[in-house]
Amino acid sequence: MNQTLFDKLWDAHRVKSLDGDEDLIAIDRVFLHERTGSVALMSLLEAGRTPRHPEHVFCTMDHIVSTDAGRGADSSRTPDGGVFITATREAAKQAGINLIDVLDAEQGIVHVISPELGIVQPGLALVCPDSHTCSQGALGALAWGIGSTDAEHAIVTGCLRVKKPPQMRIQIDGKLSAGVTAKDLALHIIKTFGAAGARRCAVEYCGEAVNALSVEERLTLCNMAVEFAAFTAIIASDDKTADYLKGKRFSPSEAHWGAATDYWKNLQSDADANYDFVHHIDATAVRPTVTWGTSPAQAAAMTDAVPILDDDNEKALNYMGLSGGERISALKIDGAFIGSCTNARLSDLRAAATVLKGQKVADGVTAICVPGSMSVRRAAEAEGIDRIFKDAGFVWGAAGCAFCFYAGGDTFARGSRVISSTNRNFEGRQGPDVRTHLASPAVVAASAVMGTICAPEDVS
Ligand SMILES: CC(C)[C@H](C(=O)O)[C@@H](O)C(=O)O
Ligand code: SF4
Repeated sequence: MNQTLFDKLWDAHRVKSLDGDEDLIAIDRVFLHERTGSVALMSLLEAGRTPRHPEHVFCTMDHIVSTDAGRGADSSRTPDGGVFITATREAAKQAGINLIDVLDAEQGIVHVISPELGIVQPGLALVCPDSHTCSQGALGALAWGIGSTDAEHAIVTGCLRVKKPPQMRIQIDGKLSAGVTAKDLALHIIKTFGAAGARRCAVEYCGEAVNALSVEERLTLCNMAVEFAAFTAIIASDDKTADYLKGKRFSPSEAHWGAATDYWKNLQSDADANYDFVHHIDATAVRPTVTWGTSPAQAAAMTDAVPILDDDNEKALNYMGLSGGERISALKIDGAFIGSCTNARLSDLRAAATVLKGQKVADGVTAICVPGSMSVRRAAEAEGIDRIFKDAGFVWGAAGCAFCFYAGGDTFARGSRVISSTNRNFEGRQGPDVRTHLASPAVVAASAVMGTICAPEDVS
């Protein structure tokens, strides 16, 4: 009794309480990618160690791979990145783990393909040397980002020493208005609490608006938890989660499905559960939200103005080429990007395609769409979504992290103002001097067409 979902999963995975305030936690799945996971893999092999459960370790190639449609197995966005990709491939094969290689049909961004393949499931403990592993808590799992050394340890021992984080419940009351997305909700929450607002807590999202979100929207919401300093995020699973996972490659088989879903149903916080912090957000107050600064917390409703310049925002406004007081929805853009583990799933591409249908990208705007996985890309193509994007003037890429972060190669031109469906807008995040405004895919699409930041209903 009095237990949160997070407490229950923590207890179920606690092998031992250690001296001090750490616990030894059993890890069910480890996911790696070529940027940081490769470091863990190579170090493990060099030391002559072997994975304890290679069948539960997965490696994808997503961060530095080329996202050009005609890419080869070793093409990279990073100069000389091909060597790294080849070395990761060899290491994964040598370690005998599951490799989802560049040209495999299921390749994609780790946090997109993990749910898509049923690798993350309610109740499992999953770690990955990537900060956005918090996304995967959206399926009711204990999932968090770690460093490469911890990843090596988890692969070899099946356990990790971890200090249990404090817990925060954020209840979203009421319904989101039409045209307001999970991305707007995530930005609204971070703007409300600040970039350090989650205080290293495990954040449980709940309430009417969260129950109403699809699994893909929940992934978007949880994805951004690390952007306000959460240890991770979690959402209790429900029938939507089970329907989403049914029949996926690594989901429980037909024979085990009944037992699995019976177990998942019990994975809920008790009504009288104790949290360290409890907050309520009014869903009806959330509006389409766009960032104006260099932190995801520097956000405002799109119809608002950029704040007046003061000591706190001067550095951010200088970087963003703003003087304060401009209307956000009047800012002229040079680039538009739809991609990343935040917003590049099928529902995101559908939302953007609805706006783009029959429209053209404005003159002078470089518009790029990179689906989150090759499965998303194929599903979009089966619906004709690729044609809508291409006819509008978007580049239609192959899956990967791409322009979400600067990989040292091609990017938007210096000083470009870019509207982006990603999760980070730090200085240089999308390339040297590139100015990123975070927004939902529908807003990115609308802005690409009009050439200024705007809402889908403003597209004429
Ligand atoms: C490269 C990787 C370690 C990094 C992360 O952990 O988040 C990346 O995915 C990012 O989004 O900046
Ligand atoms: S898409 Fe961006 S945020 Fe997500 S894992 Fe890749 S680099 Fe990180």
